[in-house]
Amino acid sequence: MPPIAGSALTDQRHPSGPDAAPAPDDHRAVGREPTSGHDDAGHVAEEIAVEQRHVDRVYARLEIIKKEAAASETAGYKIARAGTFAALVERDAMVFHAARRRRLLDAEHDGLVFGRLDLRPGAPGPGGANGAAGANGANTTSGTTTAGDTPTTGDTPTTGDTPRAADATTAAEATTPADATTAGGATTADGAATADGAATASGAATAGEVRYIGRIGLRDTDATSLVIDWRAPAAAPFYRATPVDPLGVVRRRMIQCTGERVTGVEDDLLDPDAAPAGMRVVGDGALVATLARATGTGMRDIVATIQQEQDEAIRSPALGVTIVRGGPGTGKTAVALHRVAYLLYADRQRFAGGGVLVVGPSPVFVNYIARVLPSLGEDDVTLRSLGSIVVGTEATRHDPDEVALVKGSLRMSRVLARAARDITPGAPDELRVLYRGTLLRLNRRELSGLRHTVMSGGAKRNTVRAKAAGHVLDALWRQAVELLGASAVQPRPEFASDIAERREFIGFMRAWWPRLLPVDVLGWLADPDRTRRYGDGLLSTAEVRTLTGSLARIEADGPSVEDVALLDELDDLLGTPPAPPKRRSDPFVVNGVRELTTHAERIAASRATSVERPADYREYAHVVVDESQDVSPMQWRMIGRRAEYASWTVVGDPAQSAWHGDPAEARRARDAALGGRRRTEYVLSTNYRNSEEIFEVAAGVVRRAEPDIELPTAVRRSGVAPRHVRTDDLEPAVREAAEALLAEVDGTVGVIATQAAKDRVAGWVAGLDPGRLQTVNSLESKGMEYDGVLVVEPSAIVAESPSGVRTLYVALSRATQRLTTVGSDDSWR
Ligand SMILES: Nc1ncnc2c1ncn2[C@@H]1O[C@H](COP(=O)(O)OP(=O)(O)OP(=O)(O)O)[C@@H](O)[C@H]1O
Repeated sequence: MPPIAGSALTDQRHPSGPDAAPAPDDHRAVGREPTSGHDDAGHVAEEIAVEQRHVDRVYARLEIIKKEAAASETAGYKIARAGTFAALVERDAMVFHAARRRRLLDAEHDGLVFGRLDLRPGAPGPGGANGAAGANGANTTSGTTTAGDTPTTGDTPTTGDTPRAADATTAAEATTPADATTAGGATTADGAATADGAATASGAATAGEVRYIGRIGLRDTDATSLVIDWRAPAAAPFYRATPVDPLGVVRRRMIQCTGERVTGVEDDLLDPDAAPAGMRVVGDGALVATLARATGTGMRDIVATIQQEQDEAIRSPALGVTIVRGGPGTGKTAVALHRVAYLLYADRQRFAGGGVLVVGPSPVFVNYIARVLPSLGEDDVTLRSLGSIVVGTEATRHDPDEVALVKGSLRMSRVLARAARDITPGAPDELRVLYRGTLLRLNRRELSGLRHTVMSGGAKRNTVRAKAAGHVLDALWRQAVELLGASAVQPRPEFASDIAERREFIGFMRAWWPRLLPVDVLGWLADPDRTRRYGDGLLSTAEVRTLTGSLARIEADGPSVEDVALLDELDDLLGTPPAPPKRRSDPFVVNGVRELTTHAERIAASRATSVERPADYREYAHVVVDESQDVSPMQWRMIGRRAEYASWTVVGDPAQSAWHGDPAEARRARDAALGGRRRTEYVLSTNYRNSEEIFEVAAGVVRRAEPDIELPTAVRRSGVAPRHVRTDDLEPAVREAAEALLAEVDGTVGVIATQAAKDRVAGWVAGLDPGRLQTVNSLESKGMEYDGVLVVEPSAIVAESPSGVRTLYVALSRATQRLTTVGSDDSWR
């Protein structure tokens, strides 16, 4: 049997050659035996030519659809010339939708087609069966397929491409299912006769349906499917089929494109017995080629190479909680983001309407992943780091470990509840008002009684300010009546409006019952007396000291990431005063719809999220939590407040956890946030990021701390061993190592230091290719990926926190190609 053309994946993972057993988790590495044809570049070129014809046809159709969208916009402007008000509204809607559609088509231009499935004749396959979803008739007139618009089996083009480039009857030419069937039949006969006499024993099999898979669905003018959206059920076999369970797929082909040009194909033969004569199987190692590409500053989408176990998690049911676990580099983040794109496709109304919130550990990480969803055509998603969930805060600073532990503990919710009901510092303990020559006076005891009455029944302080003022006025009126007699006192309403306008009353209310901001109340906890009182029975003396010490600096330093969850808790406890009725500021907005807009506004609107939400929106339809192992109990409460009606995707790896508080408490907080929703768990087991050599170093570190830990398997060997430099003179060694890494890799270099040393280390490498080199601290490195990684003083990372070993494990597992460590000792090894 001839070897397979350019089967890089097989070659790299299994140095003994393609006959060696494939890794158990790589369904693409198996079933590569060609049924016919020679393994030479000529055959690959022929297959590329076959696919190029279909790709050309797809782009030609795309151009037409784009023109239609542009025409739609022009038509909109013509409507406007009719001059009526209704026509203007119609114009706005048409232009808006046309601009949105054009933007989507532009976003999905590159690599639009990336896969092809050759099915057994008559094989319904799960896609075919599910393809009945196409019966919902959601095909748009524009020719793009929309959510749920899955082409039925009969809609997909059928091909019979043969090894001969000259064969004119390929998928590209088959314009109707009837044509295609003919093509298929002709090819089989052709193939048997012409395929270099290399037909297999199963060569008698006939060709079946062909499906092309791409970033969006496209139909031809006659409604035949040119490309199926990767999220449609009919595309699922592309990710799910295996030789053991081929799901009706005979051959799966990955098509690599640069722009509109097909540059490579890679096949898996999944069902050799069903392969028609002449079917050729070639390979370029698309997965490994993808993994070996230089890393840019942003994460890439993996839509063309999603693996089976990942696909199962991506397409997990929309409701309930999907939990995705797995070691470093197993694609948890990639899976979570593709799942969001899938959910938006599967039920756009629900998820785009309600909104999707993605929470990541840091702004550095959020920047890194920000591009993935737009690259999948989805940008209606809110991305937030843990420090920026609360509107108006952008915290990036982390508290030292012992502080973070106290602030993250669930006990803080009770401490803060006490604070939120306490007297404002400096609040007056007496009110004096002169009324018709008589001094009215409320003393401390009376005021305290009023406060308790107003706050009874769990009232939120900021929401009952008016009620508090009313109670004070009532008490003053009763006193006036008592002292002066009813006849000498105005009726209650007049009395109240008279007193309420007095400067002394206004001043008193401002001081006694001010509108409190969460940050004000958090600041109160810098006072040891108060914090001792609030923490009575909840916090130890040492914890009170830790907390007050940290909060004493909040004004100077700004809130830390850990403070943000406390601020959100306080916001909830204090409540928001009822907003005054909104004045309509824009005369063109009627019932929330702006009816007359400028061209620039319409285009801008087409770029903005489709649904306007208030700044502090809390009713997301889906919430994704990445790096969930690091979410503290108080942070779970903060996220949970935004997910009362949401389904969830929770992604994490306990072995990478930096949170080392009470595990039972963390579980309780998480369970409370997730509620009783049904949970489905997926475990990912292949590390796609690190070379085996790099992961060995990281795994060694964590295994020493946790010998029984289950670790993923790295997917490729690079032949380059990590470098460990031991020196007492760190600065020059770090700079030199960073320079070396920049020279060795084409993509990014991450320099990872302790939290304490990050700024200093950043100074050491200042000026070195800032476009490619980034210095981060060990916590910021969570979720990140670089081609080259330089870990500075690994022992110090271990020593910096009780979970230091795990943090070092994270740092050491960030590199795709090169890892260097520089340290003054190597006790960490
Ligand atoms: N199926 C795949 N095809 C191609 N690349 C993949 C695939 N799955 C994952 N990757 C790549 O592997 C790398 C790691 O993925 P990702 O960051 O999602 O992993 P992770 O499990 O979240 O890692 P960590 O827990 O270490 O942060 C990324 O570069 C991603 O693009």
